[in-house]
Amino acid sequence: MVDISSTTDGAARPIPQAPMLAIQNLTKTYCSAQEKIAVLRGVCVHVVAGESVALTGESGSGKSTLLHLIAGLDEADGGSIRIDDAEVTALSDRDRAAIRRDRIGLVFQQFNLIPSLTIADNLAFQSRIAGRHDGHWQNELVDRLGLGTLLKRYPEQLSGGQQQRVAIGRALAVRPSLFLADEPTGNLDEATADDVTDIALDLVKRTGCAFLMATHSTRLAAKLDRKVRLSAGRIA
Ligand SMILES: Nc1ncnc2c1ncn2[C@@H]1O[C@H](COP(=O)(O)OP(=O)(O)OP(=O)(O)O)[C@@H](O)[C@H]1O
Repeated sequence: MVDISSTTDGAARPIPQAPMLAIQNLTKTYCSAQEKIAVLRGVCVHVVAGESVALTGESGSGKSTLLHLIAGLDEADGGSIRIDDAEVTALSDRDRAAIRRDRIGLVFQQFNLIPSLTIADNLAFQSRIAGRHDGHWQNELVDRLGLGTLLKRYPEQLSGGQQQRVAIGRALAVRPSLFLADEPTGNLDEATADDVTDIALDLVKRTGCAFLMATHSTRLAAKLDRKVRLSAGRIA
């Protein structure tokens, strides 16, 4: 995505935008006693603020591995991951956790809601811990995600699609710079998956965050601004 400004002769001139997420030459090998699996062999990806990018690739190509590294849930062997002005690969575990809490919204295929908390408290969970809770913004999310009548319920009392909308609300309540989703609609039927993805994309545009979503679905990938494909450890 680029900004357009006009030049002195009046012609539109694109100004390159600094990426919100910049990944350079990222490598990751899993080692066990039996084998070494070189999953990422020099991955480069850039995503700018407000842009939505679908991360595709065959099963086992390393999509989840890449998202885990970006989120700081695991450490890369080499290369660099920059989120806005933070060089994630150079940070301690503690500082990576702080970036994850304050700047990253995360959604997985399993909704990972907290069973003992109401939907209202699940929605506010990350934003409260991050000290970034904003009641007006949470109310907007509740409206847009259609969760108004469900706030006093517990996760087990919700359908899969409803739970995933809560997970998206929780991730966006913190107003993240970066929204990462790993097959977020993999457990949902087609119509619900379309609906949840459309709402997520609308909210991404409104927050201006960078959005990277791993998916096997070409139909869902086509809704995003751009596709990148992992193959043989690199972006093909
Ligand atoms: N903790 C781990 N230890 C060892 N190998 C792992 C580990 N996690 C993943 N792998 C291996 O790394 C490779 C990439 O796995 P990953 O889950 O990242 O792929 P994926 O593209 O997300 O797959 P899918 O589309 O099936 O979810 C696979 O060969 C997997 O077996």
